[in-house]
Amino acid sequence: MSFNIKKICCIGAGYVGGPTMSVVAQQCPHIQITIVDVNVERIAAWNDENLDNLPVYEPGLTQIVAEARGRNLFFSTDVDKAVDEADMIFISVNTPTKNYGKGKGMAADLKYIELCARQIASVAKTDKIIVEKSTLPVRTAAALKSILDHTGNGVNFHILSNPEFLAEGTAIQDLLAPDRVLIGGENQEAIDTLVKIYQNWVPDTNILTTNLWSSELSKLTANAFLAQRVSSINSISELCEKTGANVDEVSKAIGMDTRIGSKFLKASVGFGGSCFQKDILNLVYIARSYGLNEVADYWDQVIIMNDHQKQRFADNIIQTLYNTVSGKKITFLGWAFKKDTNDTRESAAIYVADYLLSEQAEITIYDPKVTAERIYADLDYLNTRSPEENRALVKVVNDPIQACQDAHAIAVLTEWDEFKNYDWYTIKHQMKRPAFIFDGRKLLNRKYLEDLGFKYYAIGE
Ligand SMILES: NC(=O)c1ccc[n+]([C@@H]2O[C@H](COP(=O)([O-])OP(=O)(O)OC[C@H]3O[C@@H](n4cnc5c(N)ncnc54)[C@H](O)[C@@H]3O)[C@@H](O)[C@H]2O)c1
Ligand SMILES: O=c1ccn([C@@H]2O[C@H](COP(=O)(O)OP(=O)(O)O[C@H]3O[C@H](CO)[C@@H](O)[C@H](O)[C@H]3O)[C@@H](O)[C@H]2O)c(=O)[nH]1
Repeated sequence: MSFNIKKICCIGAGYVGGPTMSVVAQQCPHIQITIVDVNVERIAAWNDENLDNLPVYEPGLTQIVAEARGRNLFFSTDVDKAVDEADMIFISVNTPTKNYGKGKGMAADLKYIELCARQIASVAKTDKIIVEKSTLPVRTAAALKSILDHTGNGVNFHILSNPEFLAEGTAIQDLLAPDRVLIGGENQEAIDTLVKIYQNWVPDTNILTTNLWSSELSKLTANAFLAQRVSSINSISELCEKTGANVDEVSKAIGMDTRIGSKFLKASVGFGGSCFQKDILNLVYIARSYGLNEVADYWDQVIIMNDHQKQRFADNIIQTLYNTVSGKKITFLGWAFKKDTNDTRESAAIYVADYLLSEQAEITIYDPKVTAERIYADLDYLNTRSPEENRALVKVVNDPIQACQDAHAIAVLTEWDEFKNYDWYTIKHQMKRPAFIFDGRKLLNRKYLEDLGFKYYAIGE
């Protein structure tokens, strides 16, 4: 038995709500989907006739939006109307790390989630299934239920947890062919209803149902395990640099053991993105709040290692450039936290830039998808120096070759494919000598660059 779903509303038109619901709309033409957001500019961008202006850059997204938008996919700022009309509501709002009060710097800030619950409760006149799509601390569904049941108009709400596992840059392929779809809930009819929606394109064997709390906790746990692998290999990268081992060779050697597996073993300048750090901090906070200090300390180390990796990348640049970068031009190739996304949240580049700027470096940045406005906002947000100082020390340019002109060093911060194919001969000849490259992604070809005369340094070699 399942409920009949004709209309879905998704609250939150961000990196998750936008792509996820676009794919649901594409795969389920019989369901009308409205994605709502309080951010007027964001909704206008989702509705922009020019698909190059969508607020989220993801390979394959524009085609899907082009197919479904105006047919059964709508973007709107009228939250009340969409909530009122919907049979099922996905909550896909942001759950950032709290930056005030109890749990500051650790706990997830649930104020946006609570606002959604209160808004749904005040508007709803018919029974609804509420789906937690945002990443939430375990047991949030209990709080949601309490708010909905005590402030509602006597309507029935069924709460499901359906965490999203897409990775940015590959969101569309992850959504079209997910390793698994996880649905946690208490009411079987509600669970079956959501299962039926996914069955439109996901094989039954990839749809997993659990109780609410396992589903909520699995999301935080999955991210903690993935990030832990990155920190683990990054810790080994430092040891490689001291011993003559090569971290790529070590990764390959251990990854061929099927018990370990080869994915998420790429050493880097440190993981970024809006999820890993936030979700581990939250896991650590939850563990501590239950008095589980050993558990908390264990996962905390993943973050400590990641911070260390970013710091030592910057330190290595300073040391190699004869212990000073003051007044020296350093070119950053890449600012996004990984390739194929315009998202910069928690990007390692931000922190590396900040360390170098504190040493009075002058940084020029090129990223194929990130705007100058975004880059300055990321630096200003740290509050290390004034916005005027950031603009005086940092230049953002649209041409990579020009970016590298007269630079003392180039630092590769994001693994954009295009960086591999640049005219490195020309770049070398327009740089200061010796011409240094610090490859934080192990993207470029050492032999080729050394033959051109570059001094090439890569993580873990
Ligand atoms: N970014 C990812 O790759 C990813 C992947 C899986 C899960 N998640 C989780 O999904 C959630 C959303 O992440 P995101 O990256 O899409 O965030 P985001 O900041 O890109 O988008 C969230 C949107 O929600 C809107 N919003 C907030 N409160 C609202 C309200 N009361 N009414 C209407 N709109 C409101 C904001 O204006 C914003 O546009 C988070 O919990 C995150 O942890 C993110
Ligand atoms: O071997 C690796 C793999 C990743 N990274 C870095 O780790 C960060 C995160 O990468 P990735 O996990 O690919 O992207 P996200 O979009 O952050 O996706 C993660 O976070 C999402 C939000 O919760 C989850 O849904 C996804 O399953 C989970 O992979 C990036 O900075 C990567 O450069 C490495 O340094 N080495």
